[in-house]
Amino acid sequence: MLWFSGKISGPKPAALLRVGFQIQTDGDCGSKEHSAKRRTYFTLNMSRLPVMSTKRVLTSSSSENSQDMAPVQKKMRKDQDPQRPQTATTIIGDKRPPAAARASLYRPVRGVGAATVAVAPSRGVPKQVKASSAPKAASVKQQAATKPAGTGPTRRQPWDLKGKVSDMESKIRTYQTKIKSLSEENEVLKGSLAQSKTKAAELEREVERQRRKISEFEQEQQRLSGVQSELEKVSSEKNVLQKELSNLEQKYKVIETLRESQEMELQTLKMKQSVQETTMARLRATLKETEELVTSLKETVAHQKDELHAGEMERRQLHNTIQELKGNIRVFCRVRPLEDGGLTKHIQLAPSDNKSIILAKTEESHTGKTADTQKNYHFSFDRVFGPQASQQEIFDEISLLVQSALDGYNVCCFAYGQTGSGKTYTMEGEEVDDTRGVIPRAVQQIFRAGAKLQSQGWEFSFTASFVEIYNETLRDLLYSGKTSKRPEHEIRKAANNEVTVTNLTYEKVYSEDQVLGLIALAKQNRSTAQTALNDRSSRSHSVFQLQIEGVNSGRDVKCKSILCLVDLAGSERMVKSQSQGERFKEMTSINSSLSNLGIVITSLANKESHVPYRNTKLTYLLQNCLGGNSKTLMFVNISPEPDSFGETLNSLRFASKVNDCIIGTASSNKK
Ligand SMILES: Nc1ncnc2c1ncn2[C@@H]1O[C@H](COP(=O)(O)OP(=O)(O)OP(=O)(O)O)[C@@H](O)[C@H]1O
Repeated sequence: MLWFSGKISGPKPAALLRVGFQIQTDGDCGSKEHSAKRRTYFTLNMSRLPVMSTKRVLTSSSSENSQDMAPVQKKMRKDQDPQRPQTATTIIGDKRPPAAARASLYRPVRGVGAATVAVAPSRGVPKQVKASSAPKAASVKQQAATKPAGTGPTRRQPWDLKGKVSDMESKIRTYQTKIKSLSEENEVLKGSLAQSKTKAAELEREVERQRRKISEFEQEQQRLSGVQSELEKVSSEKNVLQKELSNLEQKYKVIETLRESQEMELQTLKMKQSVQETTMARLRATLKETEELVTSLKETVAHQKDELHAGEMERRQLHNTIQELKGNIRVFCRVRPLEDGGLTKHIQLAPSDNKSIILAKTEESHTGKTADTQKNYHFSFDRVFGPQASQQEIFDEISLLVQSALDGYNVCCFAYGQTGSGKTYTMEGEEVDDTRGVIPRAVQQIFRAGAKLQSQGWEFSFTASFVEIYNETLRDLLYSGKTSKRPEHEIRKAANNEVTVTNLTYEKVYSEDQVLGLIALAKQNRSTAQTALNDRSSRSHSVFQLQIEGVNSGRDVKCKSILCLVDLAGSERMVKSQSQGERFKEMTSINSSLSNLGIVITSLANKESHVPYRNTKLTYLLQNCLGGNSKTLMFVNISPEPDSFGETLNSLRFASKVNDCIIGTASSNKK
């Protein structure tokens, strides 16, 4: 079988048109491999043909192809079968040719048949090519069909082999011509294909370049998108910054306004400063003058201080002289008022004289025939205070002695008298201001006077102690520890003649209130010791001592003294009280101490070589306050009741005895 296969590829310029003949045996039709082997394009070996033997149609000249032509010739001879002289034209294509073309196609080609021309798509040709190849194939066939049309169909006689050969040759020539034109066309197409390939390569490169560009663009786009987000961020930051800037601008405006106002203020201040500088200069001049004045005043003050000190010393001396003239031991008598405020008959006070007292006793006639006789007892003291005398009046007389204590003299003030005669009232008094006694008033005066003397360079320190003597036993009234651990005390006399009590509380005091606190504590200690059956405070002596030390460092002067304020136990006689047992012991002790006090005072007055201070705890403790270096004041308190007449008389006698004593001239403890 002889095949003509052609391929006309699509509308592109690079489309490939393949035209070829395929000679295939029937048995090999199904084998692709064999078909490939046998397929030959433009390989008709014309050497075997008598006409075309010298004419080379196509480049193919392989011996294999020559050999392959043999069966074709054989077949062609077989086809000369007279029984089948038909001419077959088969057109294979996607479309049937138009009717006119079909008519020409069905027309016999020069009346020569037994050849099959097939236009079929070559294997591997894309489908779309078929449509475009159809018109070309149709035109080829048309050519083939139109050529013999002029001659008309000529049926050869079976025996007209020559004619048949001639037809065949003619046919071959036609084909050769066609092949040639197709070959040329193919060459053109090849060129076009090469161009198209070049162009395709270029396009591919272009595409590659474009791809790279796209990739670059994409990268650029990514970068730009990053840039855009950055830009958005920057934009939002810019907005924030703009807002901040706007705020800052507003603030700046405010600050600017403030600055302007401050500048104005500064200007004002500068003006003020200038004025002040002028004032300052004037003041400096004044200051200089003042300093000069101060210097001269200081000199004056120093001079006046010297004079003041000299005056103070002189005052002390004069004061002491007066006190000495008044007597270093003085006795004041104080009459307690009756509870109902009335007047008692047996105590008579001269209205013009405040130093004498008359104790009158009316004795009834035993026979009743004679008139009652009255016996008067006259007593004179340094001062006699009637029942109306106030606490302040009492203290006014004592305050001179208190001043002596600050001047460096030992001062002792004690209250003597029977129980209930007003000793405690006189010494301690009550808490209300008007009724305050000697002790709180003396403390007040000492602290105030000490403070005043500071301006003259005096520095004072005070030490307080409060002791009770009961049945010749000492008891610390400032003790604040446990009762069970209350210590025992002994009186000691140091080498410098200072008398101290062992284990006694000596409290440094810095204010009047602190001393008042200690007096309150002492009162509490005394009240806890006594019972309902035993009013111990009446039967014990309480001794408050304030040690005073003064230093005038500028003048190198020191002074040291003791202010001693004593509330003595009741002085009632043993017989009257009819005391027994413990009470007897108490009374013996009291009487002993009081009589010894009288003995000591008398000894001092008589300037005896031996003064029996150590006879009792009381006189031993008061040794320094009663000696030649002291000023002593005794209150004799008397009760106004008629039934106390005897005790009153005794008290006045004792006081009178003391009053008659003249203790040696006191000397100040100055160093
Ligand atoms: N001058 C006075 N004016 C008013 N009342 C006074 C006066 N003197 C004493 N009294 C009162 O008399 C009473 C007895 O006085 P006070 O206790 O002072 O006597 P005393 O001698 O201390 O007795 P004792 O020895 O028992 O302590 C008290 O209630 C007191 O207030």
